[in-house]
Amino acid sequence: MAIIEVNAVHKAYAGRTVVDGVTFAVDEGEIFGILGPNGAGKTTTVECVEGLRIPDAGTVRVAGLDPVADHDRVTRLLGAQLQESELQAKLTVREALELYSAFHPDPADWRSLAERLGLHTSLTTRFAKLSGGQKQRLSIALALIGNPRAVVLDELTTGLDPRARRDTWQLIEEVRDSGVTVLLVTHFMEEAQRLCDRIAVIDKGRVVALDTPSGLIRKAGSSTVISFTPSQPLAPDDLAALPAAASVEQKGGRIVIDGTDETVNAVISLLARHRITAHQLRVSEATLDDAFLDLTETRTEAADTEQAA
Ligand SMILES: Nc1ncnc2c1ncn2[C@@H]1O[C@H](COP(=O)(O)OP(=O)(O)OP(=O)(O)O)[C@@H](O)[C@H]1O
Repeated sequence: MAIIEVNAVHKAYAGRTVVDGVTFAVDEGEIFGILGPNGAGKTTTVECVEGLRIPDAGTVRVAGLDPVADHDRVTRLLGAQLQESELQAKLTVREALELYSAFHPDPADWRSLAERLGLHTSLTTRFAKLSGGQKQRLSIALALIGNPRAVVLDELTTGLDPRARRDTWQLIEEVRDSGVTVLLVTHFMEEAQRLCDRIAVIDKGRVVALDTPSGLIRKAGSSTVISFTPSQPLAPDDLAALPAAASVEQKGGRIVIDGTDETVNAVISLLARHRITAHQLRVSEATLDDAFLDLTETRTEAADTEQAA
């Protein structure tokens, strides 16, 4: 069942459209990613979900409620991460947790939340003295303090070092495992691929693809690359007959084939049939990075063609 529904939302700033008919639905219990380059309209879209911006057209519903008309009720259902600038530098972690608990009618127990998020040893630390990772932990804690059914996390790991980023990913998974739906805005492909059940790729204010991470990779025509140096030459006809191979290249005795899992299996049987050994065999899977480039490139080319017509 969808807990967040965004339907044909448009938003322009000073006549410039930045969200151009965005539609998606987030199911209860999933981590749903909004992935896109800088300026794609991701934050504006989620601010419409939070009721912080009013769409020029289209509708948004959170558990069936309008985030603007039913703002108070939606605030109780939907936890939002605070921007760094919203917290005073001198506020301690404990004070921030107590203060934000007071904003909610039925807050979570902030002590156990602090424990769960690894903040219990920093309760007396002032906000300005927290590390980037600790600030993000506090940000997640404050988003969860009202016991929401869903949380919006926007660019949560930007600026964190790789270890702090991975710790934050684990926390996000734990949040989902505790039954809270997560709407995650990111421009990190690896983060989206690792965490999200489904992803809407937004480019220039439009959803250009919406699928699971592996579905996006498949859809974008991204591939598996298999490369090896055969112990004896392979017949060109055998190579040409490989299924689902987009390209076969031979460079200095090394063969590089761009295909799918089916191609990999066919290469292995071909080698076995001819008793040929594959030296330095490498199989590399396409990543969401490749898919993202393919998806956004296709769209740019399509837009260019449209404009030229
Ligand atoms: N209040 C505003 N007034 C005018 N323009 C704005 C405003 N807020 C955002 N924009 C512009 O709208 C476009 C979309 O911004 P938005 O923050 O929604 O994108 P984003 O995908 O979240 O980008 P980023 O990843 O850089 O945060 C950008 O070009 C931005 O400069």
